[in-house]
Amino acid sequence: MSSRPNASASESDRAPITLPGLRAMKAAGEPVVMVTAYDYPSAVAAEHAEADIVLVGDSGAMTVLGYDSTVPATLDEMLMLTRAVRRGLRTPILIGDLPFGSYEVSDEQAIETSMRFVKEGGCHGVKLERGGRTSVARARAIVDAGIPVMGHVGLTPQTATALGGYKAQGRTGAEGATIVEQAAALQDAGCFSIVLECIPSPVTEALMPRINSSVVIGIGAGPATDGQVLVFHDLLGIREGKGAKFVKRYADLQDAMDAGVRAYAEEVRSRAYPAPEHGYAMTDDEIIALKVALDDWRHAG
Ligand SMILES: Nc1nc(=O)c2c([nH]1)NC[C@@H]1CN(c3ccc(C(=O)N[C@@H](CCC(=O)O)C(=O)O)cc3)CN21
Ligand SMILES: CC(C)C(=O)C(=O)O
Ligand SMILES: [Mg+2]
Repeated sequence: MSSRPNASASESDRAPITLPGLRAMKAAGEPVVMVTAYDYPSAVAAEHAEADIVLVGDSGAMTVLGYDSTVPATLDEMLMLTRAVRRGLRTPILIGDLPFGSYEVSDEQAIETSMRFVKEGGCHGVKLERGGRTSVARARAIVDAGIPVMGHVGLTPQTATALGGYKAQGRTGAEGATIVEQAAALQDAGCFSIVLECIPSPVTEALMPRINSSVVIGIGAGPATDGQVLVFHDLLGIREGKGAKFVKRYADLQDAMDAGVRAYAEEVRSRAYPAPEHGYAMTDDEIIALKVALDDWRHAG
């Protein structure tokens, strides 16, 4: 797997982010910026923004592959997206999101899958969902195999059916406490970072003092985390279903894409495109030679 620095992505001279560097940011209270990416241009945008962590999210199943949930994403699909992202990045930490079914079966399966993200996808680490016994054991096994792991608790989309849909989690005291305990268990298992998705801010506030080594990244978990993550398509307004409450839109690219493609289609239909400046010239001599070669004088204008 080549990890050449990309020409268009190497304008900044920022040093690559490291895991100790991330921990130092947590200690210093410096917000950690994480964003998803699924292909080369989204990766280049993340690089240009100096994102600290880039996640090839299994949300790509929905944002770029068009599935209606993250569940169908396969390992091969995720690896193809990951390799494209790798080519656009130089400095952020790159994390691969283990797709549903690629890590639950056994520690061996989890390690083999994670190794593919590292060796074929060029990832620094992987992310897995849920904080129950099985996920905590898998996290520990992957860490023991030498691969950094990011946990993910709260709303875990791969098992959304069991959670009652894409709903905020931990809204009762008991359920909030369970999320805090799951995060602590993932920290004990050696996770360098933990994502908190779609939970009330008071749960996050109760959790933060207990998570002193893992870098806590929130998405719909309020402002108390060490950092934030959003889905690339959500923050840019590239629409896919109904947006969650936690999404803030910083651009309206779907509208811009629609307008651009519509304008092109109109100009093809009206023959306004292509104009002379989009064409390639030929010398008069070569035009004559072409006509001679085709014995086409009679039809020539
Ligand atoms: N584009 C995209 N962005 C994401 O953040 C995302 C995905 N896709 N796919 C996988 C999951 C699904 N996610 C979602 C999807 C919807 C809500 C949502 O609409 N939540 C309701 C909660 C309402 C309630 O708890 O009662 C909301 O209003 O925010 C939340 C997370 C997060 N992930
Ligand atoms: C929202 C983030 C944390 C994620 O898991 C994804 O994009 O798949
Ligand atoms: Mg995911």
